[in-house]
Amino acid sequence: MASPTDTAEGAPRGQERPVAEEHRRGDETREAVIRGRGLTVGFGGPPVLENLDIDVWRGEILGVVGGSGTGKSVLLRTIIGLNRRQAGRVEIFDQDLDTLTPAARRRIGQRWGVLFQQGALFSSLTVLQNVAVPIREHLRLSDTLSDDLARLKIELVGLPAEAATKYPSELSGGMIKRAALARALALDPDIVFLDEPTAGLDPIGAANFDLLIRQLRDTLGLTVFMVTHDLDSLVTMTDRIVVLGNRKVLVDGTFRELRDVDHPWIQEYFNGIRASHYDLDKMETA
Ligand SMILES: Nc1ncnc2c1ncn2[C@@H]1O[C@H](COP(=O)(O)OP(=O)(O)OP(=O)(O)O)[C@@H](O)[C@H]1O
Repeated sequence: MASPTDTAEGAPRGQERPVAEEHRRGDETREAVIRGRGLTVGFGGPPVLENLDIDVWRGEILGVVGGSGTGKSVLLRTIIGLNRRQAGRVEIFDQDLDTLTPAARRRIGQRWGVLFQQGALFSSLTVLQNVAVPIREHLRLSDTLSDDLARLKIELVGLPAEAATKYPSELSGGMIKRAALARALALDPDIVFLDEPTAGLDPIGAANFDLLIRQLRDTLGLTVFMVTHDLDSLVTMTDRIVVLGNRKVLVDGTFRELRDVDHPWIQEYFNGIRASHYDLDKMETA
């Protein structure tokens, strides 16, 4: 686990250690599928992210947390190239995104899928048509085969077959998330980015969605980058959590490790009223 780089007052504390090096020391076998270095992103005012380093390891479920407005979604969007960087580089599968030809960039873009916060489905298309969009865009398949593949993805995320002909407005919140996930998985990606996947779901729907993500990670070997505020998801799903604050990664570690980090926001988040009832010892032996 890295130590927090900032004190409560915001002053630097101790040495800043790149997360990657920490993990290399801990586990030589880990492979970074995403490597962000020196990322600085802003929108005209003070930067939202500044000189931020991050690694995401193959096959892990990484939770990204931080106070509101700390730049979690900005970081996600920056990694996938939707936000411009003022500085820094992003490597995915060891390829620097800035150096790729448009064709290579397009190819690598097929290796990740994204579930945006509100699902971002096309309202004028059915679920089947939505899921088929990336398939038709990237794969040279007949319409029938594209639809068959889309149906498989719809089944994979646990939606009933009849959901395929429904429009987003006819779906519940949980179904919209699943449909959006089916679309994110359409091209068999290696990485999925999830932006608050359980927001707006009831506790049972959220728990089921968490379970689905874990099952998909276990069966498909996905790497999952998940921005979330959901403590249940963090406790039950993540292998590692990255905490954003002061425009960078303050610290990373497991839920248990983060409980011991001496930083006011982290203490309040991981040991506060809502988090204190998680008995990790009991959960691990259950
Ligand atoms: N396209 C944009 N133009 C201008 N400002 C932006 C843009 N995108 C994000 N921001 C600003 O960047 C900051 C970080 O936004 P971001 O959505 O990443 O926060 P977050 O950590 O995901 O917050 P929350 O937990 O509330 O969703 C905010 O102040 C936001 O207003």
